[in-house]
Amino acid sequence: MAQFWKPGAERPRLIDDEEGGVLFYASSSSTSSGIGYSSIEKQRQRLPVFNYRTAILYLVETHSTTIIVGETGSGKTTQIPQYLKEAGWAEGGRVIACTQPRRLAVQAVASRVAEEMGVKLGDEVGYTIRFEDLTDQNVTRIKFLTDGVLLREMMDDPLLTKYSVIMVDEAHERSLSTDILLGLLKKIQRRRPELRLIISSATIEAKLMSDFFCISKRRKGKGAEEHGPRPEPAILSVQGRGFNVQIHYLEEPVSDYLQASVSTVMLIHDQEPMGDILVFLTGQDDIEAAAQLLTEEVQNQKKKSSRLIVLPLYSGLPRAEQDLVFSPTPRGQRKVIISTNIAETSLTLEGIVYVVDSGFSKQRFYNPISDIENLVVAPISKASAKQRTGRAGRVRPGKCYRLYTEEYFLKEMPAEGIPEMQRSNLVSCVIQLKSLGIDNILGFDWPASPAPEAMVRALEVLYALGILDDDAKLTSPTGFQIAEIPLDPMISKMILSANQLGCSEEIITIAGILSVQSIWVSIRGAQKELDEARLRFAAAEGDLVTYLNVYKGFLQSGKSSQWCHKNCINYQAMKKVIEIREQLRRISHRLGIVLKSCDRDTEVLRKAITAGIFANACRLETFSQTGMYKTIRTSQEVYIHPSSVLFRVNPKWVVFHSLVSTDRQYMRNVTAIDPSWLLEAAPHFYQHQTANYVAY
Ligand SMILES: Nc1ncnc2c1ncn2[C@@H]1O[C@H](COP(=O)(O)OP(=O)(O)OP(=O)(O)O)[C@@H](O)[C@H]1O
Repeated sequence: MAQFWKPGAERPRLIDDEEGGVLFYASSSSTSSGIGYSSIEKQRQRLPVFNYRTAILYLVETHSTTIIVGETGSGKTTQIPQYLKEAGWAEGGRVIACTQPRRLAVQAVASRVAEEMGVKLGDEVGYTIRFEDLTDQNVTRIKFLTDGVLLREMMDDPLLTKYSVIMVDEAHERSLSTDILLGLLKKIQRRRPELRLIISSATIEAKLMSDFFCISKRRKGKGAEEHGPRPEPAILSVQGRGFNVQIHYLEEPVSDYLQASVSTVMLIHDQEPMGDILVFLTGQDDIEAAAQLLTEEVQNQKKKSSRLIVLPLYSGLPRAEQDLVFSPTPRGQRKVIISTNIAETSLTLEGIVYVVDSGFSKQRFYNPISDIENLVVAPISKASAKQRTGRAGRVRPGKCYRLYTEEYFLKEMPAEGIPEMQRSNLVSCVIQLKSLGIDNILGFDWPASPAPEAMVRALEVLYALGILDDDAKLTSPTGFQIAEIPLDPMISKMILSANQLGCSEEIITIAGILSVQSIWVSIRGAQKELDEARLRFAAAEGDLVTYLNVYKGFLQSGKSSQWCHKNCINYQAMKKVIEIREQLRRISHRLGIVLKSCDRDTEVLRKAITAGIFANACRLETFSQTGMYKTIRTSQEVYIHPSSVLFRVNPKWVVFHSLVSTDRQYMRNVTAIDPSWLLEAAPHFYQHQTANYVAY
């Protein structure tokens, strides 16, 4: 039965005499629960999926594909790979794979399964995520990995021959990589009928998946039909749930979900028994603002409540900081984890009793006509809401506070999100398929077809980048090298051009910084300090060159957190940049790129930048007094973002790295360029468009 409450409701008087205040947690500790083996065994047997063990093994034995739908927390991810191993699917050197859309989930479930099996992580149970491989090819029998990593493995082993069973978990997310993977696995199954697939989720449309994987008997061939597994997928619904989660809805909609989230956390903290809180917001900015507001709220209280430990969680956060969310909560304290949807699926965070769901997430939307991709804050789907709720009730009963009305949930919220394939720029997807030798991309069997315009745009850009040739095949060596670098192909192209221009040291730093969300700290009410800090590092050439000044300052300070604090720089982000830069250095070395510095020759640097992001070139409309630019390719109106060091400077020609859309389309990470560099970088692309402009 749903409950209703008002987040702004008056709070009761606080009678807690413990020392109050918001504490930002700083120490890392073990993620182990310290539970003994027999106790874990009992826990395993209590999970709903345990009653289906025999049925699951029978279906996997007899069907090429099994679709398993079961409540969140019922045991799909952690138990099924173990059942398969126990039944012999990992014998003879074979491996059982389980994919996840997110890195954090891969690490967390792998470590839980290793603990349940009583083995060391990296031995019998291991994981692989981008840039990190904790497996031993002679010993690992259950391997957790992101779907993106499994796609990359296909480059070396197109039929994924070492795997006996591949479980695509959380398939409802329909990420770009999941959809590509599903299409390719279907192809592989025709060549390897012995391969078994399991598609699992709490919220998947089983019928849709079943139709997709239904291989006709005629196509499968007669022999296989008699002896092999059945071609039509089996669907299994696992009944039963873990612990009860009471759902609360708002009585009235709220306009400020951030403020409502903070009020709700305070309400829980004041009124509810101990237990940690998990809040879903949309991104780093929101999360940092909420953490700040929570700090102020607690400090403003006349009587102080027990301590609140505030932990942010988003993908740009360094690993050590992310790991803190798994640490046990000290006695008498309460943890509040403020997260993006990185924590939405698969994770079990032991102390979580309360979930606060803002109802929003950041989603990518690409318009192939304007060729503009935006990350926008958009309402989530029912499937997401269910997953968020499912982060509670895993080890004890819980409560979920949805910051929207029940009527909205029932009548307006869409059942599923739009697959990422249908709302993304497809440049990376095309390059991935091409590198796997799939040439007829338009004819590829997708679970959801991408827009043809988006596909054409992607082919056009890849051709202009020199990644595809006239026959739309990967060029050698450029195309093949770029396929090896796990970054946006435009940034990878920047790195290759920098190699030729002699500025790869600087460009891999820039690539690292562009891989994190923002290196600046934006604190409400401290805009002036931030603007002044930016000015201290500002380079007339633009934001990307400015970043090099920041990076240099950070190194000179001895990577000091105080230095970051003084200069409004996000220390966590800078640590992540160092991590990514180191990984890029290793990949460059593998590709035969000898890192070289241009000693800050900014013209050379900007030429390398232009060689990567030339497709995002714009020209200032000089008649306009408002700083309006138009993109060269599609004549879209765009403006320099106020956070850019080129805001109000308005150079005549610029390239940008990304756009954000609010009241207008704003360019972020902007670099001033000379238009003749566009012709040098992509002659076919710009021959016509820039010819007239270059003349003046
Ligand atoms: N790290 C952990 N610590 C304690 N218990 C855990 C942990 N990981 C899993 N569990 C227990 O195992 C149960 C099953 O988790 P599992 O991830 O396998 O479920 P699931 O069905 O895959 O859930 P979801 O659909 O949310 O991914 C949890 O509900 C919880 O009780």
